[in-house]
Amino acid sequence: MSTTDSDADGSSRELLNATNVKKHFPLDEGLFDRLFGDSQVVRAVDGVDLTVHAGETVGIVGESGSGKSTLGRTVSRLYEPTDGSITFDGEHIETHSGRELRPIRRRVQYVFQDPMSALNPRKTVGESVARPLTVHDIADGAAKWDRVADLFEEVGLARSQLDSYPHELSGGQRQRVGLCRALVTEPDLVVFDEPVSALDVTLQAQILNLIDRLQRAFDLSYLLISHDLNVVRQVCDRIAVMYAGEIVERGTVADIFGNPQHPYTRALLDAIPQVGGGRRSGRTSLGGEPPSATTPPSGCRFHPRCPEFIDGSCSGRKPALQAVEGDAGHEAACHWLDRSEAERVTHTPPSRAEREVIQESSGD
Ligand SMILES: Nc1ncnc2c1ncn2[C@@H]1O[C@H](COP(=O)(O)OP(=O)(O)OP(=O)(O)O)[C@@H](O)[C@H]1O
Repeated sequence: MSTTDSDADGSSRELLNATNVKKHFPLDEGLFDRLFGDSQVVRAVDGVDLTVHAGETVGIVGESGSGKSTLGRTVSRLYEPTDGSITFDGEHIETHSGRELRPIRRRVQYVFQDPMSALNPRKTVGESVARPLTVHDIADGAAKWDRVADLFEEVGLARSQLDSYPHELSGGQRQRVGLCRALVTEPDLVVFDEPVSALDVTLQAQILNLIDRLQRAFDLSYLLISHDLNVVRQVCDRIAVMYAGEIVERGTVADIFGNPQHPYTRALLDAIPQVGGGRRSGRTSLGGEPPSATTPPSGCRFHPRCPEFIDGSCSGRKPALQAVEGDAGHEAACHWLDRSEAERVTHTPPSRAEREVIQESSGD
């Protein structure tokens, strides 16, 4: 969680800024569509604004297919954006390519869910971790190996494991190697894509604690992608909730968990599994399927599944992200926020106090 790195005016330095970022993939279409121009795209990310300040951890949550990984890969420039602006440490990088991207590759690292995908099975893990030092002309010879060995110790691996091959290590050890590989270039920003979802609960806690400690030790900023709200709650400062390629709510951990405004956020929270079985409240179940990323619903993309659907408004007009009264920095995109006090009284989403009562009475 947050360390400090402030501008002269005392505000935290903006490390990554994405504005109206879109990433559309061409659909694998038939010859007829290609010839006659009826082409469609997969709108994986569809107009997202996102900021990561120096030293903070921002979480992206949402169901499978909501566009989290595509957003992470686009803002870290593993993918070329279809549209929008991306700045890293003040420099526009949205159209960078080849040589221009090299320093970005060094300063922004991406940790994949499956560390095996980033490790060469025919090379020792020491060699894989050391490779970026050669690629980026950072260190060579004894200095290179000293640096890699120090990192291994920092993440709780033995020096002797430098000579292991990926298949000889456990899932937790491989994830630690993945962290070494990300940290070896001394990045400023690390993007974690589901960093613990392949691990059992005990190992998850160990790796999340390690990720937290490394942030302070190496002065890092994090973007953490997870479908698991418990994970983002443990390590994030701010959270953005994604649905069908868009951010529908964002705020601090306290905002999202204590005063969720978007019905989708509330449904995700209520679906969190509890220790001993069951869900958080069982009140709002997330029925239906996520929408097509090719032809998303009109208006609010969540409206076909929304338990608080207002006829007409929700299907007719896309709600913009707007400030939640009383919570600085907390924003949600829901038409209920536009309604007058009188209308809210007759049909209001449950308040924080009501939610607590519902949860208590359901025995959580
Ligand atoms: N390379 C690609 N080509 C075409 N469509 C893609 C590609 N990558 C992702 N998509 C589509 O974009 C949408 C968003 O996928 P994405 O993987 O970003 O979601 P996600 O929230 O990270 O889900 P998950 O956790 O399952 O990976 C999905 O409809 C997916 O099928």
